[in-house]
Order: sequence, then structure tokens, then C-alpha cells
Amino acid sequence: MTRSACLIFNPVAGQGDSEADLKQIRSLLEPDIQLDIQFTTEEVDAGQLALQAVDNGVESIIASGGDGTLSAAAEALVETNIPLGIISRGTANAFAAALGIPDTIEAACQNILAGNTRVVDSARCNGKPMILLAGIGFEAETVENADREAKNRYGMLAYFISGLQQLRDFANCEFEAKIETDNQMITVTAAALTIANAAPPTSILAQGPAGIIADDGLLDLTIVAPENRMGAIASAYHLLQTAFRDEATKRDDIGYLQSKRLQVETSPPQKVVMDGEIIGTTPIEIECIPSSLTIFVPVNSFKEPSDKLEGLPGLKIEDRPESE
Ligand SMILES: Nc1ncnc2c1ncn2[C@@H]1O[C@H](COP(=O)(O)OP(=O)(O)OP(=O)(O)O)[C@@H](O)[C@H]1O
Repeated sequence: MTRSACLIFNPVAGQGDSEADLKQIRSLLEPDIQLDIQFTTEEVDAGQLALQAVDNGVESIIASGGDGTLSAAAEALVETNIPLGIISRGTANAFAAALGIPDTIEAACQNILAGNTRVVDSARCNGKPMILLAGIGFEAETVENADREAKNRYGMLAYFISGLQQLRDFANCEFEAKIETDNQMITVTAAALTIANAAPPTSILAQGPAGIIADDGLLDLTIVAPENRMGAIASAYHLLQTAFRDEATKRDDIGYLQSKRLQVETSPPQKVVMDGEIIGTTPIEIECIPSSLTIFVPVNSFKEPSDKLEGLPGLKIEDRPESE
């Protein structure tokens, strides 16, 4: 056996039988990977366990739990070159969906065993590591309202119920935002701003451009600014459709742009949720950290950055000779 890993396991994640889950993971991985199994507790989270493993010179880390556990482990591995394997056992499993990682235990373990890695970007939001996205306004309220008890009872539905409750008041959620990008200052009235490094299709408020690319060195900002409740419902529905069709939005009340760094100030101050946790209120400053996290992913799991050249007058494309 040549491979080894620290398996960080949250025994209370999700709604499944965690003993059976661990047994399955061990039976799939242990023939090929020597596992040092560490359990998260209420006091010691996945981030602390991952940092400890890094200090001990671990070869790779496998995290298994909900999005909280996975984000904490990933954040600890930023800029370490230590590869992260992901086995989702949570409610929303946004983390795996955003990075193209299969969400059944068996397929996630096969992905780790296959050993294909990819280096993706991460970001820093008000000094804290961020892997997926930060939501300002609407999304933050939704996360805050989908509490543990509701998640246990309704699973993913808890987020939708909370989202629908919020949608009723969407038009009253308006705030003034001042946004500073790499090269622009923008002032706008909005109900939700989402800044994504990577995002699953279910994070509809991040889907202005659709298909956020996690290794392009850039953050994607989506601005949602409906005029009234009907507009809010229509724009949310539109984003849901375009996200699943992988098309950029065309509505006037939704905007998007890319930037390496973004600063956002709002009036009045708005709650900010980052990778599923409320981290405080605006203002925020977010910067992309290109190529800073190595993860086990299936081959071809990411959309390639698109380009379009066909149709241009006088177009000629040749392979470039290898540089000396
Ligand atoms: N051994 C443990 N006993 C009690 N709570 C724990 C334990 N280990 C971790 N936790 C708690 O679990 C939470 C993290 O849960 P995680 O995100 O992994 O799963 P989840 O909440 O089920 O996922 P999701 O957010 O998708 O619903 C943290 O609040 C942490 O304090």
C-alpha cells in the first residue's frame, strides 16, 4: 500500500446512519489507502483537525460531512499543495456540486481512489479563507432562517421553505451598494449580491453568468435587483432555469461581472454569509487566490473557459510552435 490519508469524519452530519457510512468508506478506501481516522466534535472542528494533520506531514486529507465540515477542511488546506478528497454526507452538498464531485459515498470514494487531482482557486473574504461564495442580503437571511431543527426535519426543503419566506419580503430587502472592482466603481440598488469563486447550480443567486469556473483566477459577482415581489419571483425562476441550462442571464434586473478583487459597502449594512455560515455584516473585501487548493476530482468535471472566434472576418487559427 503506497497511499495514506487523514480521514476527517463528522459523525453527526446529515440525516443518514453515520456508522454505516464510515464502514462503507473504510471498506472502499482501506484496501488502497492507509487511513488515520479523526472525528470532529462539537469543540474540535474539521479545520483544526486538518491543520493538525498538515503539521504532522499528512500526504492527503479526506473530509466527510456536510458543507460546514468540507469547507473547514478545505480552508485549512489553502496554499499547502496537500490534496483534498471529498465525501459529502450533508443536507445541501453544495460543496461537491460546485466542484463537480459525485455525491454518493461510493462514487466519491471511487473518485478519490482514481487519484485525479485539479488545482482550483480559493478566495479570502475579510481575511478568512473562502472556497465557494459569499452572499449579501437575501441569501444570508435564507441561511440564517434554515435552522438545524428544520434541516433535520425537512433536509434540503428547509432552504427552500426559508427562501420562500424570504421571497415574500424580497422587495423590502433593498439596499444601496457601492461596489469597487479591479477597474470600476459601481453604485446600485439591489436585493442580493453574490460573489462566487465556485457555485453549484442550486445557488441560484450566484448564477448571473451561469457555470462559474473555479479555476479562472476570477470572482463572479451577480447582482439581483427586482423592482417588486413579482419581479423577484420571476428573476429567481429565470436564474433557476438559466443555471440548469448553463446560460447567462438576460434580464434587466440581474447583472454580473468578473473581477479578481471586490469591495462592497452597503447602506444599510447587510448580513454576509460565506460558505454557508453567517460571518458578520458588510462592508466586505474579497480577493481571489488563484490556483491555491488541490482537490481530487473526476477527469473533465469542470466546464472549460469558453471562447468564440468563429464568424470573425479574416479568421485564421494555427497551432503555435512550442516555445523554446
Ligand atoms: N461529534 C460531534 N457532535 C456534535 N456536533 C458535531 C460533532 N462534530 C461536528 N459537529 C457539528 O456539526 C456541524 C457541522 O456540520 P456539517 O456541516 O458537517 O453537517 P450538516 O450540518 O449536517 O450539513 P449541512 O450544512 O449540509 O446540513 C458543526 O456545527 C459542528 O459543531
